[in-house]
Amino acid sequence: MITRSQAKALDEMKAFHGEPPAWANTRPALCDAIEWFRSVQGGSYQHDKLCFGFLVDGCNGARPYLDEEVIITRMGGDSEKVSESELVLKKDQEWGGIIITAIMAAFNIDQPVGLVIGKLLYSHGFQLPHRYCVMDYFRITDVWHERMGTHAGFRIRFEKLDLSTKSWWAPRGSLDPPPLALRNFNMLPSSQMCSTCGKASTQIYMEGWMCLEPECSKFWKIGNADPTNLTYHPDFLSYRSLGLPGRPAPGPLVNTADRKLREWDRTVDRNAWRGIVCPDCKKCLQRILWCGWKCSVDPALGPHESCCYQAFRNIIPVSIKTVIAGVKSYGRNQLTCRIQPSIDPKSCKPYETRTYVLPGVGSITHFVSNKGINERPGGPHDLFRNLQNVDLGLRRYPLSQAVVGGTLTGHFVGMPYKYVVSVDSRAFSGAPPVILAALGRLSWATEKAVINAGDDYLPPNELLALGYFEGMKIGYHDDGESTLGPTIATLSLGSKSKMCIRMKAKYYNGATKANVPLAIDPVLGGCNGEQERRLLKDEFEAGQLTEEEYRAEREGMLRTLKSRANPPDMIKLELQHGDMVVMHGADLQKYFEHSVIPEQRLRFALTSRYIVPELIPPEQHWKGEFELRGDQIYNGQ
Ligand SMILES: O=C(O)CCC(=O)C(=O)O
Repeated sequence: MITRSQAKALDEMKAFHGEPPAWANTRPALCDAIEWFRSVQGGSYQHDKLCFGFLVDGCNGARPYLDEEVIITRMGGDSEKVSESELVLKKDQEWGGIIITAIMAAFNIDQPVGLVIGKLLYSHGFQLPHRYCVMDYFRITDVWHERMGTHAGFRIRFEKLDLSTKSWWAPRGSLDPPPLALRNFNMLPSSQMCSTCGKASTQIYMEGWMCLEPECSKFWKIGNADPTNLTYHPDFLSYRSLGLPGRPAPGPLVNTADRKLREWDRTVDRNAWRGIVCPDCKKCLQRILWCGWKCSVDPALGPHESCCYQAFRNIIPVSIKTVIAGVKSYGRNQLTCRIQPSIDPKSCKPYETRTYVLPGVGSITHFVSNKGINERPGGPHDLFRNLQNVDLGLRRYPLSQAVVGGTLTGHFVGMPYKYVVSVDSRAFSGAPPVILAALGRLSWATEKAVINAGDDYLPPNELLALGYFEGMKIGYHDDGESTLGPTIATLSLGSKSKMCIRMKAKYYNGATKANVPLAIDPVLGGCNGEQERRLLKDEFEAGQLTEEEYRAEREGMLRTLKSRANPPDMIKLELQHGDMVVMHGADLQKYFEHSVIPEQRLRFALTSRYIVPELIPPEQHWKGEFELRGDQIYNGQ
C-alpha cells in the first residue's frame, strides 16, 4: 500500500508529459552530479567567465514566464529577501558584474546553458515532483533591463536548444511541438531606436514599446508614462532563434552512471568522489560511502524513495611511494607560527618532538617521524598499506551546521572503535590488527606528551579512522565532546597535510558575533587586544571595577578594536606520513579549533581519545578495560 505522500508525489509526476532526466533533494547533491551546475550557492554557474548553468527557483520577480520552450526570469544577486516568496533589489544591477558578464559571454557565443528548475518556484503554479529537476539545455536569446521596484535589474529570455523533442515538463496530453520544417525562424520581434539615447530596444510588452537602457531618461516609459500591468508581446514569446553557426556543442546533459566501470571510479582521484545520476531512479547521488554509491543510504532520502541501486568499487591500492614521492621527510622546515615550539630531538627518540604551549590552556606535541620509523616492519608504511585492505566502515555524514542544507563532510569517517557498546560503534575485541597497532602507537605518544606536560596519563579507549581522497579536507572544528578526556592523539598516514590551529573567534575577540562582550572573558595569550583586556580583567577581579563598569569598558574597547571573524592561525603544522600529534588540555577544544588540509592523493588519520566511563550515558554499556598485548604495544621503536 502506498502512503499519502507517495500518492501525492505520483500525482505530481502525472501532471507532466515526461520525467526529469536528473533530480536532487539537496543543492550539494545536484552540484556534485551535474557538471554544468557546480554552484552550491547562487542562481547561476560560471566558469572562466562563461555561464554554463542556471537555476530557476524561488522568487522570479514580476512577469515570470515559463512554457515548453521559453523561460523568462530575473538574474539573481544584489537582492534581499523580504518574505518567503519575495526578493527586492538592493541596488541597480549593472553591466560588469560577475554573473552578468558570464551570461553575456554565453549570449555572445551562443553557449548552451543547462537549466534546473526548483520546487520553490513561486510563480508558475505547477508542482514539481522533486526539489530540483534538470530541465534541458537552453540558449540565451535576450538580456534586458527592467525597472524592479526602485532599481533596474536584468531579465533573461532562455529558449530551449532542441526544439524537435517535446519537453518533459510539457503538460501531460499537450500537443507535440511543431516540426522544425514548419517553423518560421525569420520572424523576429520588432525593435525601435530611442529618440533620446539613440539605442535600439526590442518591443517586449504588448502595452507598447519602451527604451530599456537604464541610463536613458526615457527608460521604462511608454510615451511619458510609467507602465502598469505589462504582458509579454506574443511575437516576443513565439519567435525562435536559429543560433550562431559555430556555437559550442553541448556536452551530455546528464551523465547517467551505467553499471560499466569508469576508469577513475576505482581510484582515489577527485573525480572518483563526484556525484553520479542514478541509472534507475535518476536521482543525483553523492558518494557517501568509501566503497561507492548507494541510493538507499542517501541522508536526504525522501519518503517515497525506495531505489536499490548501488555501485561499489574495489579501490586500486595506492602505494605509499606514489603518495610521498618528492616529499622531504628529514630536516623539515618549520611552518611560520605565532607560537614557537620547543624542539626535543632526544626524549621521544627516534621521533623528534615539537611542543607548542598554549599558555593556561594546554599543549600540542608534534611527533615528527622519519624514514627509519616509517620503513620498519609494522610501521607507518605497513599501516598505510594494511588500512587499504580492511573495511573501516568509512562514509561521509551531513554537516549539521552547514550554510547549505545537505552538505556532507569533505572527508570519510569510520565507525569508531570503542570500549563501550553503542549502536554506532565497533568493539576493539574484533578490530583488525592494523587498528590495534595504530592504537598502540597513539597510546605511546599520548603517554609521552601527557607525562611531559606533568599530567596523569589516561590510556585512549576510542579510535576513529578518517579517510581523505584527493581534494578532501576538514575545515575548522573542535573535537570537544562532553564525554571526552583532555587528550586527543592523531596518527597521520599517507599524504602530507597542513594542520592549522587557531583561537575560536569568540575568545579571540572577547565578544559574540554580535559584538557583545563575553560574560567571562578568559583573555587567552595571543587574543585580540590582550593587554587591555587583561588589565580590565585584573581590575575587575581586584574589585576596582563593578560588573557594569567592566562590561561598559569592554563595550567601549570593542568599538575601537577590529574584531575578526576568522582569527589568525596560532600554530601551523606540516604533517607528514607517520607523524603523530597530541593535543592536550582540558579546555583546549573549548577555546581552539583546528583544520587539516591534505595535499596529495590519499590520507588516513587515526585519532584516539579517552572516553570518561562515568560520563557514558546509561543506555550505552561500558565494557570495561581493554588491554593491548604483545606486538600491539608500541615502545617508540
Ligand atoms: O585528519 C586529521 O588529521 C584530523 C582529524 C580531526 O581533526 C578530527 O578527527 O577531528
